[in-house]
Amino acid sequence: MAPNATGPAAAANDLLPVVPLFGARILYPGVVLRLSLRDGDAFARLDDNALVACVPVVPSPPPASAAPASGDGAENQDADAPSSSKALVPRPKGTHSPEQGRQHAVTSDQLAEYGCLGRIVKTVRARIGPVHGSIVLVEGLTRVHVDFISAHADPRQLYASVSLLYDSDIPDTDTNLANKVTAVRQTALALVAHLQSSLSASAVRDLRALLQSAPADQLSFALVGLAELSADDRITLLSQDLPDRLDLILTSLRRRLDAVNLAASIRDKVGDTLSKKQRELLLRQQLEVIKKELGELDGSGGMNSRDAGNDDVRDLEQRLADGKYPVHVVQHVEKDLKRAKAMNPAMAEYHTLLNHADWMLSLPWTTVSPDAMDLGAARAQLDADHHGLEPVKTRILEFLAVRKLRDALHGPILCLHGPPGVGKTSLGKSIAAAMGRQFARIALGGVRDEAELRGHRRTYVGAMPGVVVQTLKKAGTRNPVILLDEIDKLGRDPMRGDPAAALLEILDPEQNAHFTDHYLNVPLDLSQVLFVATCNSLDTIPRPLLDRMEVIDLPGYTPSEKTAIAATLLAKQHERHGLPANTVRIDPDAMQHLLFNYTREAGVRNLERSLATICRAVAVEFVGWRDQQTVAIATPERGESAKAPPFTKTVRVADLRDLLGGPKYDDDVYLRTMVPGLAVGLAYTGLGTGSVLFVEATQYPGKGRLQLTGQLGKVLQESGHLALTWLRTHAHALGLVATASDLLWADRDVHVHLPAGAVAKDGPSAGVTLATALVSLALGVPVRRGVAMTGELTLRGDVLPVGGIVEKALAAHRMHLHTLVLPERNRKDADEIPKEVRDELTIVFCAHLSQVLRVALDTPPTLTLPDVDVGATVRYYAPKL
Ligand SMILES: Nc1ncnc2c1ncn2[C@@H]1O[C@H](COP(=O)(O)OP(=O)(O)OP(=O)(O)O)[C@@H](O)[C@H]1O
Repeated sequence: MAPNATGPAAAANDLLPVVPLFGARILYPGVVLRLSLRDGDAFARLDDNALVACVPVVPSPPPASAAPASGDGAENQDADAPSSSKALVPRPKGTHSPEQGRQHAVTSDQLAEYGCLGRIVKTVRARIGPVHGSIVLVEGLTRVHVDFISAHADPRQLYASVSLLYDSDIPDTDTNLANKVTAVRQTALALVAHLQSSLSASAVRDLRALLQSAPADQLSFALVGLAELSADDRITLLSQDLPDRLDLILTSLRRRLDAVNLAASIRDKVGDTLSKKQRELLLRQQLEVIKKELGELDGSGGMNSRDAGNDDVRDLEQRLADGKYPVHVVQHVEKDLKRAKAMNPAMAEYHTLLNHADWMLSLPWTTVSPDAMDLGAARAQLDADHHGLEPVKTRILEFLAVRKLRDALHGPILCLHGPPGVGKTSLGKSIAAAMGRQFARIALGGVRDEAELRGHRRTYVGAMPGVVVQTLKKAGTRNPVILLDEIDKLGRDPMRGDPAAALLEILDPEQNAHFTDHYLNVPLDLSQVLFVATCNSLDTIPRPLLDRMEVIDLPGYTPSEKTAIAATLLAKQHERHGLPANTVRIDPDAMQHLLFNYTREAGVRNLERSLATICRAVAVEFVGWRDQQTVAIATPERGESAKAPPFTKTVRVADLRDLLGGPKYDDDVYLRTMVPGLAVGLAYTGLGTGSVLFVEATQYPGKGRLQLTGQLGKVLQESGHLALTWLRTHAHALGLVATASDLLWADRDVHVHLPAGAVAKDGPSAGVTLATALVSLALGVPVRRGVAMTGELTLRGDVLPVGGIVEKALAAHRMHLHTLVLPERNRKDADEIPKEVRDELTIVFCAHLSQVLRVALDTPPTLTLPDVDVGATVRYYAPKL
């Protein structure tokens, strides 16, 4: 076909990049088209304002087998094509669907002869389906004839030499042409009037305005959607001059108008007999047309973005077809996609629907990892990962054994309870490895909103599934081991639902087979998931939640356990720092020094950090040594042996200061307990660790008042008052006042302080320590060095049991204290203290404060209390005293 004869034809000076356009997405003058280009597509990166030739790809001929024996087959098309458009790049075998065209090079003979000169208005980086790419807006400038196409080094990129085609102004004398323009406008207006019941008022207004204002030469282009032009006609339109274009669009508009009239008359006739489904179909078809039209007319390329959007829908449909999903999931996704298809992609809800479908298809509905239930291998795995922890490992193996016997067992949920760094998280990982399952972790610390666990309803802006669903997606199987980390730090906000309630459902085997995430809104089976929780403290876990779990205590490690673990950790650090095995050795004295003066902790986290610091420092020395070796080997005349012994570094006590800085802890417990009025207590912190607590008491002239400082909670303050009351009550028996009616410190004030002042403290277990400090002050007798105590005190001087005995004993042992005063009723708990620690401590059980004083004070008071037989009731666990 010759270039347009009615307008001036001008050849563009330069070769223009060709943007091939597939299907119905065609650029016309006056229209803005939105293109989705994936990274890797030809021209994925086009500069703003660049000129391009947008040329439609001619729909593929039928496959060879279906083609006529002779005539217009693919070969003949090639033969008929102008010589300039011969394939200059190899043509891939087979036919081209739009999708294929994306991935393979488009050949010049697949391109139409006419296209449109486009200018890049804007390029925005975006996600195109699953990959990165760009959204490019191209503005159509004028029609072009493609004169010549040449290939580029990249076979996917074609360049074209084009002639620009302009329409001449309609001369006043050409009434025929003016009449055609009027006829097109009127027919289109009539069509809009017929369709207006299914259009919004603003859409009708916009359409009418456009019909009145669109210039004659762009009118037909603006109406391709309304006229429902076929794919071939849309391409033909680019090659036609103005009168032919007007004829083509007028014919199509009239055909559509007739169809709409016919549909209306059928509808009238059939009336109410139309079934609901038919009505829906009809409405959807109408909606489709209207939206196509709107997309094209609003200039944002809505129609084309719809095509781009359809790609996403197609991707999801493909995933749905390829994957294995339960019926209810398939139904849900199909519903989502059906609704999305009927929508303009510019609508927010469109993306909501696709996101939802994407989430549904990403979850492991049917993928399970087979359980490797070899108990021997499980034991080996646990032993390889963790030194010691015998009771914990035994419990885990029992758990696995029962699970092996009863596959569908709704077993208890294990809760690993202990201070930081004792290996709770890594035990969770070992359990997963031992069972051959995937491992995933949910950090519950600070989760205050139920929706964080259960997701937001889809109606919320930016709604997402909850962490449970997200974690399951990450795990990729429906039976992973999920670690609910720090379950004791679960927050609570009365305004935002109770996350503990959601957790209750998640952990309840009766309910979790039908767990419903608000976002997904379909039941999700969590019954195959093995949940393992961790916590530092049991006090803050809501009771119903705690009842649902079986608590396994990890109270902390003894020095010998830590020394053994250090060997594993050191080997790990060698690997992490690229050091050959056994390069760093730690002398046993240095290890003890490291444990006592640098990392006095229940777990081994700081120990691991210190070992990492040591390895880093040694790595510097090692690199220097290795470089020297290389030089020595290269220059043997210097006399060094080519085979030097391997580099090793033994860390001794004296090296620790250089490697780690000064000690972080010292023997302050001993230094601080040399004066009367100072006692050492044992506390159990919210982190699940035992620690040493000092009580300082002093007195000065005043009015008999008691002052308590050190950020003490209400219970602790009351314990202080109680201790003073006991002392005053028994002041006469202790020989502190002359007669029973005299008040001790009537003209003095007493100040009791518990360092560290910045740390809040509370609880009743410091009662005996407070009383001991006050008695020591009143008698002027210091508390024995190395003695620590714990126990609640009653007004009568009885000592009541307290919690965290094992942790407190480990803390006392860490601080090198030798005697532990415990409540008599905690005797059973002392059996839990590791033997190694028990053997090195003297543990005294007391039922009454008078017994405590007798053990604790350097010079025990000559106390004769009528109701207590001191000698008979003081019992020693390991009587070394
Ligand atoms: N018994 C052990 N044997 C070998 N390594 C251990 C042992 N216990 C702990 N570790 C190591 O100590 C480090 C800290 O452990 P982990 O992070 O599991 O502690 P945690 O108890 O989960 O602490 P947190 O409460 O702070 O989360 C890990 O590198 C772990 O492998």
